[in-house]
Amino acid sequence: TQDVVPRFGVSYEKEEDMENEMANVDRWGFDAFKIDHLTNHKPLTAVTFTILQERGLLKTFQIPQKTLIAYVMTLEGNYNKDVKYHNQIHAADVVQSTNYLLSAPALENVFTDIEILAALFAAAIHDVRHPGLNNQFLIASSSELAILYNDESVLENHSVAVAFKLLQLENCSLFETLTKKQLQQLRRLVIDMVLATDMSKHMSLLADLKTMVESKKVAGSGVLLLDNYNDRMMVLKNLVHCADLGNPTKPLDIYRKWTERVMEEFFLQGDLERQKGMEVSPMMDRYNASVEKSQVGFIDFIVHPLWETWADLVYPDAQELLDNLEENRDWYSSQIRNSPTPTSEEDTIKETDEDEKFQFEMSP
Ligand SMILES: COc1ccc(C2=NN(C3CCN(c4ncnc5ccsc45)CC3)C(=O)[C@@H]3CC=CC[C@H]23)cc1OCc1ccccc1C(F)(F)F
Ligand SMILES: [Mg+2]
Ligand SMILES: [Zn+2]
Repeated sequence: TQDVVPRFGVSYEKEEDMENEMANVDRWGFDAFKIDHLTNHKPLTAVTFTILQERGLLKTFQIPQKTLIAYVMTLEGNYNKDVKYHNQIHAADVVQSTNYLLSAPALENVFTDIEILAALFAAAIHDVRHPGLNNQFLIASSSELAILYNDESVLENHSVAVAFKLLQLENCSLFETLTKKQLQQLRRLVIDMVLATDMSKHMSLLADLKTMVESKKVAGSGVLLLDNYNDRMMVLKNLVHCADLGNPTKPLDIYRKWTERVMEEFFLQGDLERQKGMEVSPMMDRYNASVEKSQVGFIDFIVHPLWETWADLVYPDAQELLDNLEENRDWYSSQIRNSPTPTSEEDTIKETDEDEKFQFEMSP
């Protein structure tokens, strides 16, 4: 018999708070920061265990609960807690976001259990052992990792390799109950999805998604028709990529916490570049960066084009996320020091009211 495991896979003090927060695990407003706090920095284990359990994937693939917990705890321990953004909380956030996107009605019964398991596993592992430095830095500084991976998607290759290495550890053989064929299929899917989280692949990924949306085939029931491996793979890559770029589509208070953390991580890299006499990446220079302008640029050039296309693909399932994104973009734009020229009279009034209200809340 299975020895009893804690309800959410990890131990926690405040039973009621944990229940309340984890009740949101299927909602877009889920707060991974609260789970990090409640589980004493084990949000990835709690989220991954709860979601795989809830989806019945442990039963489907006969995965023992204690093996899953042992593996994800080890995986979580290989995220760097001192890295401000690319840590176990970000991983938990991407797993939960991936789970939500997989649950879109337009995708109901589209993906197989092995594809769903692969997507959630890819989300959980996708940034493991992230050093808080980007690929450009690792390449420019001729790091061991850049040498090992020949400058190609260095961080992403490393995360996949580390995650599969951990499977060989004592009592961490998460996929030993899968058939050889299932494991081969899962491994191919996971490698492709994690490598697709490298931002240098963003433009080609988005182009493929746009092509698919233009030629979208929909079954009578309104569910997406993906009748070949390449189309399924491309949608899964974009799904995890959207989850990885999900911060600006979240409730503003959660989004702002991610912004704070990513700025801190990027600025620390800028500091290191300055120290080493390297050229300081423009958006990483704490002495002349505009947080708000970076977010508006990030949304206008990257996040909105991607999410607008995703929202088309799964229409109308992502409308609320797209609305959040557009509201958040306007908020950051209104925060830019010399506020932008408003388009019309009533916007001016609305904007200033919003501003005043927000300023009031902001000031202590
Ligand atoms: C919540 O906030 C962010 C979360 C994640 C990222 C991430 N950014 N990127 C890259 C960084 C370089 N990028 C660009 N470089 C130059 N000009 C432009 C113009 C528009 S994007 C872009 C493209 C995105 C990553 O690779 C990270 C790892 C994987 C996924 C996403 C991560 C970026 C966030 O805030 C924005 C930002 C913050 C700080 C500095 C710069 C930026 C900036 F706006 F520039 F992105
Ligand atoms: Mg990454
Ligand atoms: Zn990531």
